Amino acid sequence: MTQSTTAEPARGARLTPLEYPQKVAVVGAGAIGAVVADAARRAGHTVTLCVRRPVGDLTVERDGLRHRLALPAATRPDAVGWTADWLLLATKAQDTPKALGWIRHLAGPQTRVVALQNGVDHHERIAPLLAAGELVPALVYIAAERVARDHVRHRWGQRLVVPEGPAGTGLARLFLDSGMDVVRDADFTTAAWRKLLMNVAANPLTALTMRRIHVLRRPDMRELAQGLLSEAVTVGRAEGARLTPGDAVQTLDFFDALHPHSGTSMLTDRLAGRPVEYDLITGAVVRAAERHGLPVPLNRSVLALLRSLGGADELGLQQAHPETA
Ligand SMILES: NC(=O)C1=CN([C@@H]2O[C@H](COP(=O)(O)OP(=O)(O)OC[C@H]3O[C@@H](n4cnc5c(N)ncnc54)[C@H](OP(=O)(O)O)[C@@H]3O)[C@@H](O)[C@H]2O)C=CC1
Ligand SMILES: CC(C)(CO)C(=O)C(=O)O
Repeated sequence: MTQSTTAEPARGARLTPLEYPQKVAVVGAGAIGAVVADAARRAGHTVTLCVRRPVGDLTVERDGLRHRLALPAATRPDAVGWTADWLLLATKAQDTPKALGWIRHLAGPQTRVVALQNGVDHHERIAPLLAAGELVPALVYIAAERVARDHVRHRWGQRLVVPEGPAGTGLARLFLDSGMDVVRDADFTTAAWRKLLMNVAANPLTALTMRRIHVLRRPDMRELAQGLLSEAVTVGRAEGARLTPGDAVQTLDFFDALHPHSGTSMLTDRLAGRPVEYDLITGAVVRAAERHGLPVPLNRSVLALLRSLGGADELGLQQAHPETA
């Protein structure tokens, strides 16, 4: 073990980089995996991509420039000869159980397993699956999409939000000077629900209509988005998040300011004929609403629609998006 991440610097103190290059395993070299692997590589760490299919010459495109990652990729856990200091888990939530082989092999007692996934219940979903190591939930403010098997377009955002504490500080130090901003938040419940608001309208509405973010600018879709967000604010408050109706307004303002061709991770999956990740977004709102006896008719209807979406075969999209072949 080479890191010294346990000492918590005083609040406001300037962070210092970790003393030695860290061993970083990125499980799932898709859109987010590629962007964080690129940042960890730029920070000087030893990074290995853990993939289920060979990934080739992975490239991240940002502001029109292409960056070749040139990182080693392993297709089997036993091909990696070390225990990770950091395991960055960037699979879709429904694929986490299939990634357990990597986690069990690469995580030791000192490993920090960073869950780079959407949703509000990272701990409940993932911590029970770990045999060793510490789970660190991370809220991902990055928009990226796989435009080909080995080509990721990074559209906007380089921010991760993590709970305040030694692990969060360690992650901030890991990414120091890499371009990836790691924000530590003492009220992670509120932070997580605020991030969920970014997904609860935009992801389903782009995926269901198969249109990019500009779809939210139609008056009828805007009304629906406002309704979905308003329900989520009420449920988030019941869960202890300090949200106000202003958070819903700010979320829509944020999307209004984006390039109209921005997408969402759910739209990318839908266009590629992959299963969409509804359970940790709309599913989380509906489950929490049930716990509190709150009506969420709009989210419930959207959940039914998302659950009913077909896969690639039914959509006939496989050939149009060869990266899924
Ligand atoms: N994309 C975005 O802009 C954002 C995404 N997020 C969240 O980040 C998480 C990751 O999303 P995203 O990067 O878009 O997803 P992608 O689908 O682009 O990438 C997921 C990757 O995981 C790989 N994978 C799946 N199972 C395994 C396995 N058993 N072993 C190794 N690799 C595996 C997939 O492999 P294969 O290539 O073989 O399918 C794929 O490369 C999600 O929870 C998403 O909601 C959050 C904010 C924004
Ligand atoms: C914030 C947003 C919409 C960025 O892409 C996202 O989290 C997602 O696509 O899942």
